[in-house]
Amino acid sequence: MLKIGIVQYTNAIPFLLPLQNGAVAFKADWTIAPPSRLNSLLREGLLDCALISSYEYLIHGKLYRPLFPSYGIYATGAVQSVLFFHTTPLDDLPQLVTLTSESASSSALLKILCHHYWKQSPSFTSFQTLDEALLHPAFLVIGDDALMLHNKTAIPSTDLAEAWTKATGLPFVFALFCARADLPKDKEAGIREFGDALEATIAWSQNNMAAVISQAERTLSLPRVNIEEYYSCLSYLLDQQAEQGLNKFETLTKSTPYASKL
Ligand SMILES: C=C(O[C@@H]1C=C(C(=O)O)C=C[C@H]1O)C(=O)O
Repeated sequence: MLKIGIVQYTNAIPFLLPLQNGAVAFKADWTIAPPSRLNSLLREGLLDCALISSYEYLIHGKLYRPLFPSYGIYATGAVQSVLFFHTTPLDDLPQLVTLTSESASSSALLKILCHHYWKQSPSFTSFQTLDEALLHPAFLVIGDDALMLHNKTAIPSTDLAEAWTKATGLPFVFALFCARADLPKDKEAGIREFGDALEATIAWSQNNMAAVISQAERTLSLPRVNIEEYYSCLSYLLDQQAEQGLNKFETLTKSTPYASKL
């Protein structure tokens, strides 16, 4: 059985729900974890395939092969779950910015925006718990924590996908499903079946959005209307525009101090 990893955030429910409720039949040995953990598990060969950070794919490209057609998570404009909270304006950031340890793509994106667009050069550190982050004047939160904190706090925030689209005119690809490039031949058929299963999960979820939203409501304490709006920001099947966004991310990563190192 293939060992497959996926994130635990609400943004992955359209992939997971149809597999969990039997609408799409596909068996795997699943690991549900934050993106940074999935990145290291796939890099170390402890998984066969995973939804990894686009940043991980760009930096260690030779190790991985994106599934074809490419499924992942991306947004054009606001994503709502990748938020940079800051108590001072973007052109006057504090010397130290603290980052979630769960992310790779969003951390690199923040470094790119600081360097190329906001002309800021803070130092970066990471936090382990949200309580720790809240003690800092500038911090990056992703996933469900970001969605919920936005509703609970008066601290101003910048949506990083929105800032990216404003700056580049392109979508931002946060994550994509990749297999290890060195998978043994006997796992190839399984990877193809998994690609077909992903296509079926996204088709099912598009046709059953009410069920997807109800599932999200069980984990997030947010009004249904906010969850509906959240899913309308996300896309899963990479198109040409998304590929262009990914290429632009690669170019800017290479020309940003510290963005090519976490
Ligand atoms: C849009 C998001 O994308 C996530 C962000 C990732 C990253 O920053 O490396 C990786 C996987 C995605 O699930 C989110 O956090 O909600």
